[in-house]
Amino acid sequence: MPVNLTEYMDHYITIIEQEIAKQLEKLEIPKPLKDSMLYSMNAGGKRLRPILLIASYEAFAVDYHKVLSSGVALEMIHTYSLIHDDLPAMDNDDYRRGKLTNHKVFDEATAILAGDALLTYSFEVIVNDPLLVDKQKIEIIKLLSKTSGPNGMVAGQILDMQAENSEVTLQELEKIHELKTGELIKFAIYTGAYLGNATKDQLQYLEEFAYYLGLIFQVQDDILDVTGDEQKLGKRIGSDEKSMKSTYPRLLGIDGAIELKQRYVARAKNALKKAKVEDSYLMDLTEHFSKRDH
Ligand SMILES: CC(C)=CCC/C(C)=C/COP(=O)(O)OP(=O)(O)O
Ligand SMILES: C=C(C)CCOP(=O)(O)OP(=O)(O)O
Repeated sequence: MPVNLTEYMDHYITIIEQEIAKQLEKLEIPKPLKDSMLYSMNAGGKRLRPILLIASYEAFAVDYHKVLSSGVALEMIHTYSLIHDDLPAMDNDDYRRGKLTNHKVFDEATAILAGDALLTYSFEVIVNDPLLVDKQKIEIIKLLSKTSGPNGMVAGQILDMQAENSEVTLQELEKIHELKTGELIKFAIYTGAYLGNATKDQLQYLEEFAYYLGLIFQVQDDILDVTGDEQKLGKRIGSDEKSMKSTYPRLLGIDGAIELKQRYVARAKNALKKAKVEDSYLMDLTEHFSKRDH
């Protein structure tokens, strides 16, 4: 059994990637679509969201098999969002995870369709999971569509686009990030705890935890876009500045952004204590999210 966070993450990355391969390999679909889906799913993502989902489940229960389909579905939706985010109509990026972006390798139409396919297939993966009962499937699908759709990530993306070239307040920035990044993190935390049979009170505190963890993740992303190492990040730095994006460093300066991140970390840890899961890997993952260098 893994003993520290690095071993824990490595252990589950292998398991998650095996399940991703299993789910995608069985698709009998036109080759360019399958190749394009496989390309981005295997392009070296850190798998943080499924790891978070498993850690949330393991704060309450044992045997990760029950949350594997939700973790893989979540990674598929996250990957679709990045394929579309990189398109010329959005961020127009050439590199992601150290590799050419999907539309640079395939064509734009195929990249759009690969994103669409990953989004919709994610729901099929949950529906087909024999370890879940119908009630659980409905609850998971309800939350996944809410957090990734027009009340969640998609809303965050359009708010983010609207905020380009304009000054936003800290409150507006937090709202953008809560939706664009935080909602999928909320799905990870909530689904793990729900399937692990957390109490109502615990779910409520974990929702608070997820809110701060989403902000920690994004403030660090913004900081890395200024101070990060392109080699490690696998994408260009300075792209937020170039596209006049609203970011924490732009609003607060680098020191201000770091200071705010520390405040979010303290609040996230406090929420874990209130949920009585401070001994879980969620605590270590909070530190990891705030200190990550890629
Ligand atoms: C519906 C869609 C397309 C959602 C995209 C959501 C998302 C989190 C994009 C990446 O954010 P980013 O642009 O801040 O990060 P990066 O620097 O990695 O592109
Ligand atoms: C939400 C944001 C900031 C996009 C990048 O997310 P990750 O940093 O988790 O991306 P991968 O590891 O999956 O490439």
